[in-house]
Amino acid sequence: MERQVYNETVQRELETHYKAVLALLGEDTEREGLQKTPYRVAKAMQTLTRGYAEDPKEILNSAKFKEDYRHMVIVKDIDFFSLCEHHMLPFYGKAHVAYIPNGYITGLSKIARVVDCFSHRLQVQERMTLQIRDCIQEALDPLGVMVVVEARHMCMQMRGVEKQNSVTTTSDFTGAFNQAKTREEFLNLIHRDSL
Ligand SMILES: Nc1nc2c(ncn2[C@@H]2O[C@H](COP(=O)(O)OP(=O)(O)OP(=O)(O)O)[C@@H](O)[C@H]2O)c(=O)[nH]1
Ligand SMILES: [Zn+2]
Repeated sequence: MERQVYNETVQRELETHYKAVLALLGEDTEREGLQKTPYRVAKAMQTLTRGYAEDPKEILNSAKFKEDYRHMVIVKDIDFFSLCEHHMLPFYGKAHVAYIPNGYITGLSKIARVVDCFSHRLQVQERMTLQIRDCIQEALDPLGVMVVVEARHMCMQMRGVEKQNSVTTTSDFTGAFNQAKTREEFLNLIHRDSL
């Protein structure tokens, strides 16, 4: 089901551009340490944006099972790395996802794969949160879904405002999570030590 995301033509074009970028930054692009750098950066960027070539709903549908469990399912502490679309610098952290099935469940790993898919695109944290929510809602039609994302943004740490300790939290929900009690149950469980 994994798609081929690596594209030779794109790779060659990216290499040309990254070589020009290095030269513009005042580097000697022929020095030994940099000779393969345009190739490496191009490959890394293709990996970090591989989410464009993936279909997140298909990920959930590929392991969708009929099941009568109708209580909260939580997958918490899903590590992710993404790139902010403003500076193309990393933001990274954890996503926590809960849903209440309505006849169908999905493979637990698929929830993490959906987070991977959306994080491997140029993003803002708010949109990523919303896209994960919508994808699960549309693919599984659950009684409700809630997503919380906690992240550190390198564009706020390495440059700009240079705040090393600020963490951004975003959250979004549908259906049953409109009830404060249901949201509380989820938030209590994700912030509790486990295992
Ligand atoms: N809402 C939101 N903002 C983000 C995210 N990632 C980066 N940003 C912000 O995007 C904004 C871009 O603002 P601009 O003023 O256009 O860019 P800038 O001059 O580089 O801004 P500074 O970072 O303040 O130096 C900055 O405030 C960043 O902190 C994100 O995921 N969500
Ligand atoms: Zn940024």
